[in-house]
Amino acid sequence: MTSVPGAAHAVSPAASSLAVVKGHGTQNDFVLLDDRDAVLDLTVALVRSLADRRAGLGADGVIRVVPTAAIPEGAALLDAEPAARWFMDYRNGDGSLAEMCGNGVRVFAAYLERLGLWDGAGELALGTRAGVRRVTRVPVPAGVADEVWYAVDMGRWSLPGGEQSAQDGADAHVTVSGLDVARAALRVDVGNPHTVLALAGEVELAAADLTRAPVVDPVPPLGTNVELVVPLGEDTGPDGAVVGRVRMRVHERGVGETRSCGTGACAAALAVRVWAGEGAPDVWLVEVPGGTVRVTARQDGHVELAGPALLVADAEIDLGALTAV
Ligand SMILES: N[C@@H](CCC[C@H](N)C(=O)O)C(=O)O
Repeated sequence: MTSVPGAAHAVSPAASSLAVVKGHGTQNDFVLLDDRDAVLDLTVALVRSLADRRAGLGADGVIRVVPTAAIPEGAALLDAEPAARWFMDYRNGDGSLAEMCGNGVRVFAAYLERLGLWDGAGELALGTRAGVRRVTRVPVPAGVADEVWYAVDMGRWSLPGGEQSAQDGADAHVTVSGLDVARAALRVDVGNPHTVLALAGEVELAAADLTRAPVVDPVPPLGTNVELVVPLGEDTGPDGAVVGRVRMRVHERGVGETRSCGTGACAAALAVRVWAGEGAPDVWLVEVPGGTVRVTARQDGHVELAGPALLVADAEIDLGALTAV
């Protein structure tokens, strides 16, 4: 083990070891790689080996810091936002690419701070496959034990099923192991694909067997993350504002069940808000097995995600000992 803040970019094609950092956001965990020189060949096999919880370090996903200018999508991103100097190259644990990761983007911001690539002040603009995202540090809500929270402008959200799906409240069916019959569900796009279904209560939520992938009909061409939600009603905060509450479990595309999913929390809150109809709150606290995040449906059509990010370890991976999965 080594602890070398700011000097972890020791990755070269010929290196026999790889300096990594482990982090998480509400227990959605990631292996972080500093590839500021854009020299690392991040293969599917390497991602799977790093993410392997027995033979590797273990994580839901792998996140690589790379200059936006060094990747194929980079020119368009930099045209849209010249300040988006760094790109979050996100891979699911099975090695597949994902457009976005809401918990990951906060952990990415914390990692850039650690590396001295962002000073934590003002706004951080960064590139993702879903477009530019903007991160700011925000105060930790009262009563929450976390040390640092970040808010992320997650961009415009949409319902792939359009206005009709908003009216019907559904445009898909999902069969979840342990819950016998197919349930109506709503597809939500927050840069990556989600399908959200409401359950009757906590007993059903606990009964769902997410060791198997839920079966979604129609089959999403690019796959989907699936969120099971139980609306918990509304609270009135000290400032008089109404806040909705939702409990959620998630089966992530390319991973399996995880203890949190930031984009999934956005999709869950937005779906419950659609179901609640006119007058529903704009701000939602989403409780996941790994903690709580806050989702805000903004008036400009963007969704904002806020929550914690923690870096918990520095490690030196022996590439020779890593078993390709
Ligand atoms: N855990 C992430 C989402 C990661 C990508 C997802 N599995 C996908 O394939 O779309 C989050 O916090 O948003």
